[in-house]
Amino acid sequence: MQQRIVVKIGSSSLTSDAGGLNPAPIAYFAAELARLQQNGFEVVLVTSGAVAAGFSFLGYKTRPKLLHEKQAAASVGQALLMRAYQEAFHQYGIGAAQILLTRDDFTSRKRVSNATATMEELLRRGFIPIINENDTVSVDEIKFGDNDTLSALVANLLKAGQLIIITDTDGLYTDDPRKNKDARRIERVDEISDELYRIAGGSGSSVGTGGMRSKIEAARIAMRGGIPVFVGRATEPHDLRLAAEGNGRGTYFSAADHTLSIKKQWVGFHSVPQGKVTVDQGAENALLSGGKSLLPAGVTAVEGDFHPGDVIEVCGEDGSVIGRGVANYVAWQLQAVMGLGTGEIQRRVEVPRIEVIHRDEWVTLQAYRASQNT
Ligand SMILES: Nc1ncnc2c1ncn2[C@@H]1O[C@H](COP(=O)(O)OP(=O)(O)O)[C@@H](O)[C@H]1O
Ligand SMILES: N[C@@H](CCC(=O)OP(=O)(O)O)C(=O)O
Repeated sequence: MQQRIVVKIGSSSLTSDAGGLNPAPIAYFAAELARLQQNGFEVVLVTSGAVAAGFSFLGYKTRPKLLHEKQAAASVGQALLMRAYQEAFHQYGIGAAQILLTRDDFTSRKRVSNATATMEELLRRGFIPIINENDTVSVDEIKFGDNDTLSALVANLLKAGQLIIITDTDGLYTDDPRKNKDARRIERVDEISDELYRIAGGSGSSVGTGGMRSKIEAARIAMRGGIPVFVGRATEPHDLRLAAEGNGRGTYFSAADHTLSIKKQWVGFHSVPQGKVTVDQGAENALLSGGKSLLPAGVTAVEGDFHPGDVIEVCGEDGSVIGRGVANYVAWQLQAVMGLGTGEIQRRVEVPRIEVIHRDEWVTLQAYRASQNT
């Protein structure tokens, strides 16, 4: 089977602080990606750069800050970006296709499966899907903002063999190398710790947005999906191939041993909770250490207007979130039977499944969010 690879290229690698696309890096990445395809890889590209490519065209002196300004810049820049990629890939006889996604698309299983089917078909036909966030319709609260997280979600969806995040620095350092000359490169990360989030700073350029922090978050999502990640730099011929082969200039993140199923990835990373339940200490222990399902007997409070199939958050007695899962009850129905034993519930209502959340559809907070501060 062909190895599938998702490559994410940040704005900082394609544009300058003054805005506008640099033709040289586009030509370079097209050559590198074409080479990967010739070497038998199926290539998916996640690219930033629409805002950076478009803002100077619209007359802004620097990257705009307001949402509607960024959206206007992206709508100009996205067309320029795609034209540049299509022309560059054309040199290698490779077709390029545009896919624009929003955070919201990932909350709908139907939209996710349509996007996946589209990308699979493009790959079958030897095209390179080129993905960016649909900036025009995304609002701040539901934006990916940077494309790092988007690339990890795409890699998980397409069951990629590897995620390569190309940026302007050759990997993760012990501190922002632009600010601290003594910072050392971290060659390999096997587990994402809170410490790692602390050493990762924001963007160093005026065109990038996420910085290393969002790359670590992306690595964490991909690693939980069983996908190894490379974060680093590619500027010389063969750099991308070397990165894919394990000899790149950057940091390698290993895939986790205990990966989340596709269903649990959806619950943990893509879904938007529609309600919340509070549970007693016994139920919390059963969920966190007993590997058990949540039964109505352990529920002490119900909030929100959810239905079977919706994702809900679960809080402990102190009100802090401990995880989330797929509800089997309508909110009002659960309200009526919470605290009751199984026999009593079966006498009162008809539910297809007695568990409020089945353990196969439950994800702990720890599994989907490494740090409460992220
Ligand atoms: N610990 C760190 N190690 C490496 N880079 C860091 C670190 N902390 C912050 N950075 C900054 O992250 C920047 C890369 O992120 P970003 O500007 O968002 O790029 P991109 O546009 O490629 O996504 C680097 O230029 C660097 O200044
Ligand atoms: N969707 C936006 C991405 C914004 C951005 O700067 O992202 P990144 O360079 O990945 O930190 C764009 O194309 O401009």
